[in-house]
Amino acid sequence: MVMADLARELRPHVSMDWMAVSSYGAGTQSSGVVKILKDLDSDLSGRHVLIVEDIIDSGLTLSWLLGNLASRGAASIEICALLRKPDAAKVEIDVKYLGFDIPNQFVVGYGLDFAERYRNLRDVAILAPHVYS
Ligand SMILES: O=P(O)(O)OC[C@H]1O[C@H](OP(=O)(O)OP(=O)(O)O)[C@H](O)[C@@H]1O
Ligand SMILES: Nc1nc2[nH]cnc2c(=O)[nH]1
Repeated sequence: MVMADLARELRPHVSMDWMAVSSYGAGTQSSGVVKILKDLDSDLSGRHVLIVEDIIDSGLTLSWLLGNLASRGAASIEICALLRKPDAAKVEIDVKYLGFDIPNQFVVGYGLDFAERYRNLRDVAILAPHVYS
C-alpha cells in the first residue's frame, strides 16, 4: 500500500524490488530475531537505495536491515517510513522521509497485520488489547 502510494509520486527513473522480513510473526512483540522470508532479486552493489518501510517500532528490523543491505555494497541507503513510534525505540534510526509519529500502541490496517489479519482495513487503527491478550 505504502509502496503504491509512493510510486505514483516518484518522478526520476527508479527500479523497485521487494524484500519480506519478519520478527513479529503472529504476536505484538518483536522476537528480536529478523528472518528473511523473501530476499531481493537485484544486485545492490553501487546502487543508491531507499528502504520503504511501513512502520518503525523498536527499530530492530531496520537496524538489522541497514547492516544487511550495506554488506551487499549499496552506494548509499536512506529510509522512508509511513509510521514511527518514538516511545518504543530500542535503537535510534535515522529516517529521511517520515509520514507520522504515532503512540506506542499496536496498530493494524492499511497493509499492517496482526497474525495476517486486518491488512485490508482502509485506515490505520489501534488493535484493542483484548484481541491479543
Ligand atoms: O521496528 P520493529 O520493532 O523491528 O518493527 C517494525 C517491523 O515490524 C513489522 O514487520 P513484522 O516483523 O511484524 O513482519 P510480519 O508481520 O511479517 O511478522 C513492520 O513491517 C516492520 O518491518
Ligand atoms: N501490524 C503491526 N506490526 C508492527 N510491527 C511493529 N509494530 C507494529 C505494529 O504496531 N503493528
